This record gives sequence, structure tokens and C-alpha cells, in this order.
Amino acid sequence: MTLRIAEIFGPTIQGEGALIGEPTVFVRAGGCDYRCSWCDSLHAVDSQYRHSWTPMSTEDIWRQIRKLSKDQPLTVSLSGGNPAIQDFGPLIRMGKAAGYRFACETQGSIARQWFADLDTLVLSPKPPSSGERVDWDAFDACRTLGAQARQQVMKIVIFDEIDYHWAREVHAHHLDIPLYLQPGNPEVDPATPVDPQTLADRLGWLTELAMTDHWFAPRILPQLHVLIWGNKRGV
Ligand SMILES: C[S@@+](CC[C@H](N)C(=O)[O-])C[C@H]1O[C@@H](n2cnc3c(N)ncnc32)[C@H](O)[C@@H]1O
Ligand SMILES: Nc1nc2[nH]cc(C(=O)O)c2c(=O)[nH]1
Ligand code: SF4
Ligand SMILES: [Mg+2]
Repeated sequence: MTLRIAEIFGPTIQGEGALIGEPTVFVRAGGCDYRCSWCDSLHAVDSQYRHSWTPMSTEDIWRQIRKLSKDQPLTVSLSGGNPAIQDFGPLIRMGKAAGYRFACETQGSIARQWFADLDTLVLSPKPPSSGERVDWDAFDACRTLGAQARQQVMKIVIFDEIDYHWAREVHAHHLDIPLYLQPGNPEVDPATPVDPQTLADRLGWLTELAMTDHWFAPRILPQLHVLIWGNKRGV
């Protein structure tokens, strides 16, 4: 059985959410059941990039992770696209047996048995600005499996006030897991440099919005890798 892989890269630091700053190798799966208007990883989503996705066996992926990490166990971050389209169960079992840890980023639209074997499940339901609509039954199924993972967290991208109020409402239904907010990055073309001041202004806007609203539940974070490397791929 092979998996469609858009890229494997690292070691780098996890730039977002609960594991921010943690050294990690990324495995980016090709293919997504969503197409968010502001997706920063379209090369792993849009079928026009299909030809660049490599069919790899679990053993191929595992070999590449070990090579990049020089056999030193670290956290492997499964992202995409939606990694939940494919079966990462065998890779997780192989890696864990060697002392590696596994995190997975998914929008919560497809539940997988292997979520239960993760160290960290990051559920990132998509706000109105994405143009997608959340299937809450599927999301709840992800939450149920994620409850068996070592930790389960939620991360929501915020572009505007509508997204912000949506996130407050979503959080009210999921008070039992930690919530991370990150401002949306409106510039996602890898060829266009990001303006650090624009990113800082968006982070400031979101922070002030939550503080004046006295919403103290979420942690509010920038995308650290975007501050460091802009929209460069493979970092
Ligand atoms: C590229 S997605 C891949 C994993 C999965 N499909 C998902 O959306 O959770 C990884 C993370 O990047 C976030 N993201 C995507 N585009 C973004 C943007 N323009 N600004 C900020 N975060 C973004 C997503 O919301 C998600 O939390
Ligand atoms: N360094 C780094 N951190 C990240 N956190 C989430 C990412 C993703 O695209 O899923 C990502 C990424 O692509 N690079
Ligand atoms: S769900 Fe994730 S990978 Fe898919 S389009 Fe949205 S942000 Fe991009
Ligand atoms: Mg990204």
C-alpha cells in the first residue's frame, strides 16, 4: 500500500499552536477534501499539483524520517492536505516503537482509528472566511477518537470579526480541550515576501479583540515559521 506524499522536510521547529517551538520533521500528505480560500498549502491540496505528489510506502516514509532526524527520536508532524484521508497507522506504530512521537494536524472532517495512537491531535475546524462548512458530526467523531490520544487540542485561524465570534461559539461547545488562535496570513504565494509588520498588526488586532472582550480561554500565537521564513516551502 502506498501513500501520496507532497513533501517530507525538516528538522525544523513546529511554528503553530500547542507544540510551537518544538523540533519536528513534517510529513505533508497530498490531497484534501476541503479547499479553503486562504489555504497556505495549496501545493498539497489542488489537483493541479498531483503530479508532484510521490507515492511512498510506509517504509519509504519511515526511512526518510530517520535520515532527516539522523535516527534521533523527535516529534513527527503529519499535515497536508488532510492526512486523515490516508492510513498513517502503520507509520505511527513503526515510529513509536523507535521512540518517535507523532502529532497530526487535520480539519476534523474525517475520523481515523489511528488518531487514538497519536501523541497530539490538532483539530483545526474552519471558520466562515475559509468558505468551507464544518460537518459537526464528523468533527465529533474525530473528538471521540482524539480523546484516546495523549493530548487533543483545537486551533482556529482567525481572519476577521466573524471568524472571531464563530471561534467563541465553537469553544463554548468544546470547553474540555485547550484552544489556540492564530491570525490568518492573507499572503500565501511562496514567491511574494511577507511583511512582518502586517503579521504583527494582525496578531495585535486579534490579541486586543480578545482582551477587550475579556475572553481569556485561548492562547493566541503567531505562525513562527512564517515570521522566520515567510511563505517559503519546506520549512
Ligand atoms: C495547511 S493546514 C493542513 C492540515 C489540515 N488540512 C488543516 O487545515 O488543519 C495546517 C494549518 O495551517 C492553517 N492555515 C492554512 N492556511 C493558513 C493561512 N493562510 N493563515 C494561517 N493559517 C493557515 C490551517 O488552518 C491549519 O491549522
Ligand atoms: N515550521 C512549520 N510549522 C508548521 N505548523 C503547521 C504547518 C503546516 O503547514 O501544517 C507548518 C509548516 O509547514 N512549517
Ligand atoms: S483543510 Fe487545511 S490543507 Fe485543506 S484547504 Fe483547508 S487549510 Fe488547506
Ligand atoms: Mg502551513
